[in-house]
Amino acid sequence: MKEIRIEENGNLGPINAAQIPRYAGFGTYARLPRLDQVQQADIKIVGVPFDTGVSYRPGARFGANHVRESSRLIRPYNPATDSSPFAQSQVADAGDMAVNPFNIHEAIETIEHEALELTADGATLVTLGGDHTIALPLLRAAARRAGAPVAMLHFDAHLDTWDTYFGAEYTHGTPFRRAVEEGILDTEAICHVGTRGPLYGKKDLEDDKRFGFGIVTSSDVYYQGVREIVDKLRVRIGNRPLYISVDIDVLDPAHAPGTGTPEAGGITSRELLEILRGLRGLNIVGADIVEVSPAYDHAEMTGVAASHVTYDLISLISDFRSREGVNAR
Ligand SMILES: N=C(N)NCCCC(=O)O
Ligand SMILES: [Zn+2]
Ligand SMILES: [Zn+2]
Repeated sequence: MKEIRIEENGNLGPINAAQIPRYAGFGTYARLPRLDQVQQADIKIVGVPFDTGVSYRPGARFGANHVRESSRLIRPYNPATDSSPFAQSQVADAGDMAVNPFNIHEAIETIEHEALELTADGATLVTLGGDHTIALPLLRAAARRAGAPVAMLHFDAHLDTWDTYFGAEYTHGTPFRRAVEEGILDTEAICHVGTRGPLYGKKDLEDDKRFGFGIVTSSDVYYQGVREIVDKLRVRIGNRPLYISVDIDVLDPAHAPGTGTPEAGGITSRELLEILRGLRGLNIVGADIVEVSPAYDHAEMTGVAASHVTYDLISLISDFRSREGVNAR
C-alpha cells in the first residue's frame, strides 16, 4: 500500500485519513512517519515496552503499542491550543527501545543511553511506557541535555517517592526518590498532581515534603478547580526546563481502567487535558506517559485517553519549539 501523507511546511505528517482509512495500515503514533522515513525530527515519540518494575498488575510492557493503536483517530489541528503540531514541527515515531526484561539495572542503563542518543540532535523526546520505573533514566537524560537539574510536574495517583520494595531500589514506586537522591531534579520546582489513595503511613508524606515536592491532590482539583491550580503550578515552574511525567492512573479508573495500580477518586480526562493546556508556553524538555496496561482496558478507553494526553503534550512542545525557533524548519 502506498502511503499518502499530509505534508505541510516541509514537514511530513500523518497518513491522510481522507484517502487511506484510519484503520488501515501500520499503527505508528497518530499514523505519523517512522523516524527512518524522515531526514530529521524535532519531536520523537519512542516506546519503552518494560514492566519489570511493577508491584501489582503487570502488562504495561504492552502499553506503548496500545496507545499507538488507540491514536488512529487523532487529527492534525488542535483547536484547544490553536496549533498544528505536526505541521509546526517534524514529529516522528522512533519505534521501541529494546530493553532487558530480566535485568532491571541493565534496562535502566539502556533507557538512559537510548534517550541520550535520540536527543543528541536537539530533538525533544516523548516516551510511551512502560511502567513508571522508566521515568528515572528518562529524567537523567533530560537533566543531562538541559545541563541542569530539571523541574518536574508529576501527574499520578501515587507519590512514587517510596524507598524500596522487597529491598529493591529500582521499581515503579520509587523513581522520584532516586531522582532526588541523584540530584537530577530542581527541588524548588517539583510537584505531584492528582495524588490520592491510601499510603503506608504518614511518614510517606513527610519524606515526600522533605524532598521538596509540592502536592496538588485529586480533591484539590475538585475543590479549587483547574484555573487556580494551573496558576499555582505556573508560578512554581517559571521558565525552568520542565519534565512532565504522566502516570495514566492519575485518571479515575472510570476514565482509565487499563492500568496496574488503580485508585478510586481520580481526576477526569477533561481535567487532566485542561491542566496540561494551561501549561502552554512553558519550557518542556521531555515527557512520558506511563502505566497503560491494555489487558485491563475496555474499548480502548485508557488507550484513547493516553493518546490524547500525548497529543496535547506534543502540541505544547511543538508550540514552544516553533516559537523559540529551534526547529529545523
Ligand atoms: N507507579 C505506580 N503506578 N504505582 C506505584 C504503586 C506502588 C505500590 O504498590 O505501593
Ligand atoms: Zn500511579
Ligand atoms: Zn506512577
